[in-house]
Amino acid sequence: MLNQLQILEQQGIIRPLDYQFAKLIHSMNPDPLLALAAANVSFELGQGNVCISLASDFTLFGLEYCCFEESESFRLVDRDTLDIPRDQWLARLKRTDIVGDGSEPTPLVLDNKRLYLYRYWQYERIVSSFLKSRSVELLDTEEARGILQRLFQRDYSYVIHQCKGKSEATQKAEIIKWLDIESSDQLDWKTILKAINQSADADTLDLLIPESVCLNWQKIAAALAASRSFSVISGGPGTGKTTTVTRLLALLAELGLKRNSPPDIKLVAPTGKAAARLTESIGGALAKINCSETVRDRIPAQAGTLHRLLGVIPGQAGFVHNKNNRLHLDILVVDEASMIDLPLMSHLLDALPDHARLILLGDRDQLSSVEAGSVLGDICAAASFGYSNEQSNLLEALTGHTLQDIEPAQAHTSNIATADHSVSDSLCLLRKSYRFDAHSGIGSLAQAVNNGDQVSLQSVFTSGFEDIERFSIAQNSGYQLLIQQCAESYRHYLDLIPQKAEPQHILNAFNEFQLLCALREGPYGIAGLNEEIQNALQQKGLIDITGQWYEGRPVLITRNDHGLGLYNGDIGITIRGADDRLRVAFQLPDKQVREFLPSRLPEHETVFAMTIHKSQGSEFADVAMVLPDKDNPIITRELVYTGITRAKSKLTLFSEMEILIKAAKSPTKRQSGLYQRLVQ
Ligand SMILES: Nc1ncnc2c1ncn2[C@@H]1O[C@H](COP(=O)(O)OP(=O)(O)OP(=O)(O)O)[C@@H](O)[C@H]1O
Repeated sequence: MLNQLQILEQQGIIRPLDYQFAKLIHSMNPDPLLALAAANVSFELGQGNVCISLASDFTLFGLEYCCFEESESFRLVDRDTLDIPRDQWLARLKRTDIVGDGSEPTPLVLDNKRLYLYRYWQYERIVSSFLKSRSVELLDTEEARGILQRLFQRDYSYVIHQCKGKSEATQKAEIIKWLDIESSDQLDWKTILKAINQSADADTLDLLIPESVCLNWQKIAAALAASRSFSVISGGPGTGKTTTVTRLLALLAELGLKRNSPPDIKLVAPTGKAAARLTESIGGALAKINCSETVRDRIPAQAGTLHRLLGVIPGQAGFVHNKNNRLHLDILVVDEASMIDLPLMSHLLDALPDHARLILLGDRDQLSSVEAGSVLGDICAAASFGYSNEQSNLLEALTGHTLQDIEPAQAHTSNIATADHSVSDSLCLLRKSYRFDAHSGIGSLAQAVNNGDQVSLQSVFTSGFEDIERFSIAQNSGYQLLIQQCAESYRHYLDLIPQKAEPQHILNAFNEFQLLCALREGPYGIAGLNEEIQNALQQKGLIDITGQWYEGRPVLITRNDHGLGLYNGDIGITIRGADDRLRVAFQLPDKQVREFLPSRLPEHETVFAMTIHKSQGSEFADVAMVLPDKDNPIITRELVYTGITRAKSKLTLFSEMEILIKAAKSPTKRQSGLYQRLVQ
């Protein structure tokens, strides 16, 4: 068996790590199935899967057994050796001392027909038992309801704006949509439309449209998070997650101040870039809320990175803060939670003090974390169970909205009959984007991709939306157009360099546009496109490539350097300092610009083109996204959705329609037992 695995390793089908692990297991027990199972679990971990499920037809190194015989990749191996019948795996694995049930450390753990590495089984257990053990927080309902009422006073300016110049029927539809009106028959529409068109004040409109006929999901999310020590607010871009959490923090700070125990609040995100964005949007949201200065002062103006909060120990997997040295905080808000992998989530939960509240924000439809697990997705899948009666009653008491008749979110495919509500009672999904309105192609395209809806995908590009465009890439002309468009889009930041503009302005200008790619290698990947764009810019005289480093070279940091304060995902631009030496300017989360000598930078790469994976946690006004001309298993629904939703105002897609449709119909499912643990 080891020989066969070695061939697979030499062919690049499995990683050296997978082979070495199999070898280690083989040295402990020579049963060939164990080496095979160990290599497969390790291989799957590299693919982001926390475990392998032995319950049904499982794959071997990513290949269905049925395709095994024909597979070209397995040509050189003795397929009979690898082909241990799957119905034998469970029973044979159970009989060995290498596979345990988790009660004591063994290299592999078999739990509910899922095979894990011991460490990952532990991570999953830590996360699930933490989330299930978190419970209801005691609130003075009347007091909290009053504060929520003030904090979530309706802002009609958005609705009034959306109604401008529209027909009465459309105006009515807009008002119903934006105010989440559930019982429209009870309203006097003639008077309402008149008041909206006269931009009547909030008090008048509040009387005409009482809260009892509406469902304000942002208010419900805040009430829910106030009532639980663990909560998740999930939604796509611009659905108001930050707005909601800022008001929630104001509520909690106000309640704490009244009891002379103002909470210690911390805000974090997985990357420096995401932390900087959170800092910016919390700042914007804070300026708009209706609370006292004392309350406002309790809400941090600055977000940090998760790694910095936990305290990285150089060269070690653990953190300064752990279960023996807990964090000092009362409330922790974690943004972009979809980027957090299972091990990191487990470390974070271990380090949280028992009394602390944890609030996760994120978009469940985005790509999962780079490393194993899909923690946010697994948690949010529990939303299909809806709220328990107790939770609905509490939310009704806190918000004045009626929730009893609400349909639970889209049914999950699981057939679990009796659900545990401890997690579903902690979730709130925000669905309406206040950034992309009905006239937004970006929003419509993102939705079509998310729904895997071929008809909408085909019509969205011909519906007259001005903010989206698609070009075919298969022809050379499409490829050349892509290069030329990118070169022109980068012109505006490069033009600032000879003008000796402030580094901050140059960085801001660069951030206006980004080319995103699905792949790393090849002509459609970042490797090929970085080179092509560089050449085009050189030809236009916008850059002067004299060596590896040249003025205007944009670089992306790909490894954290806690000492320098530079993090994976940070973007810097090379500029010439007053002393004529080249330096790379970065904007740090505190908004300061710092310059570094190129030789001091941690791992980095040129970033005229960026992978969609790396763009997570960032947004750009204008995005060009390129998908390869041929099908590739890497192109999934989540990948394309994540790329589309990085664009705020303009998206140009370079892709064949078939590839886009295929991607939209290929959602990723990562193997993990977390969802099952959470709902049973
Ligand atoms: N209920 C609302 N009425 C009107 N405007 C709103 C409402 N909620 C949010 N907005 C506005 O929509 C924009 C996006 O809100 P916010 O930043 O809170 O969303 P988000 O979900 O955190 O976005 P992202 O995922 O991009 O960080 C902001 O300009 C905000 O002021």
